Amino acid sequence: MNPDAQLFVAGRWRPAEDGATAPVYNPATEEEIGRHAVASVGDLDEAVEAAARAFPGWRAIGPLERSRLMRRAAGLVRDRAAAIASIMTAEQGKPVAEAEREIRNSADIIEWFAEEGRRAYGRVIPSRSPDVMQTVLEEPIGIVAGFSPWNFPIAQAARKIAAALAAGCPIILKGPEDTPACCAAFVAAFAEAGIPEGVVSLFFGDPATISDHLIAHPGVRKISFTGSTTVGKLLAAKAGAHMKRCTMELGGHAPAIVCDDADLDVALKTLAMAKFRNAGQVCIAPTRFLVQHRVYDAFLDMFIGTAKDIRVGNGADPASAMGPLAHGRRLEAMESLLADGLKHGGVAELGGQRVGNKGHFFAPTVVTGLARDARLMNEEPFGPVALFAPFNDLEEAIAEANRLPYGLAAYAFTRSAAVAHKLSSAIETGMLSINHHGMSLPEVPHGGIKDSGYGSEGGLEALKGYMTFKFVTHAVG
Ligand SMILES: O=CCCCC(=O)O
Repeated sequence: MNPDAQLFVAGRWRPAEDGATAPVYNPATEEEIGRHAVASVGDLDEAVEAAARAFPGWRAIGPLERSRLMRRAAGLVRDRAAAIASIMTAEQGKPVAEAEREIRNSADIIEWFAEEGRRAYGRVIPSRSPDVMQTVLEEPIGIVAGFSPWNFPIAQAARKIAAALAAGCPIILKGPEDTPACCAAFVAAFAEAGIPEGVVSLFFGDPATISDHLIAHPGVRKISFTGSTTVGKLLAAKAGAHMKRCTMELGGHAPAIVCDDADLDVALKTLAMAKFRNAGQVCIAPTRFLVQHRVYDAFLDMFIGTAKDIRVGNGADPASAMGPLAHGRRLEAMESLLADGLKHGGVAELGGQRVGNKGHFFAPTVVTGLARDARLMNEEPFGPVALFAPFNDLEEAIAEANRLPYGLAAYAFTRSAAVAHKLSSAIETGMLSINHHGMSLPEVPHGGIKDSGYGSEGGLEALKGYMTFKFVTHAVG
């Protein structure tokens, strides 16, 4: 059994005010392994009041002290990585080594923002008169409502919490109901590190109730959401109605362009890892594998050869390289997308079905021959499915890469500097990784364009999302 996940409100772990709870399941065994509290609107109001009380002090304490407390929290997270990883694997499914890597990366994220918060300098703008001083002050935006997903239950919470705290903002986080206990264990590190009461709160419950209430709440100034494009658009519309700033990290359908001059071994190693980690439930996972004709058959064979050797099993077993999908809804979605794909010319060269009949396991899958109007070619699969299609010339690959309304991540493999240069400007994406996988580091921007959202969850751009910019012009004469 996992620990039950309570709410963290005003510096205290406690049940929901009305005692409501909901079950949590292990996706590998389908057994109930714990429960999480289900917040009411009254619980949320208490958190907003606590955050409002905490804000002036957290802002005034200054970046150095904030950084010190955050670094202490990062240290606790790192010390507890193994213990928290086993909780994450039990409720999310990913292999325990992958879970532990995510937790260690999250400690790096906290530390990076702790440092970057100390460099939020603002700026001085040279004035037109010697008697006028013009400055831009960077100030914390205020109370943040964060909504973090179940696929990276800690890393995505870390990005929101760390950026908010570094900027001087309190944050009320709605954690993932499918994977609550690991998220609670992560938040506990902030509390134990001495982050003052009310600066961080954690909630679980009915997502629509929580988002409706927090987004409309006059005390909340900023929304940060990671999740599907469909839900992101609803939340952004609500936020727009209340003039709240947003960071929206939404869905993707990443193209991976493999040119005929590419190092195929590098492309294989990089793309197979990126496709099948976390059972493909990754917003930046490569999905449309666009491979130039001359190397198409060879690369397809190589990819199938690697994918078929991936050992699928309970993530708690160290021999498993890929765990189950995180819940039954994803298994149903995969089955329905594959069924539609097969009706639209698709051929499952590998996999294409669930593994076993207990647990939400789905086989590593490679599909060729899909018509452009197959759902798989248009909807984010969020599962271990690689869609292969050949292309003749670069223009054709670019057109296919840009065909969808998504623009989150893209990958390309080529030995030609000219081709790499051309793709850098031609691909409509928030992140492009050429000849390696270089995304998701704390210090680099992480976010999309078009229907994949706006704002960033990484790098300097992320911190700026939690700040306002006040122009002060001062005539001193
Ligand atoms: O699913 C989106 C977040 C990606 C996080 C990562 O790549 O580590």
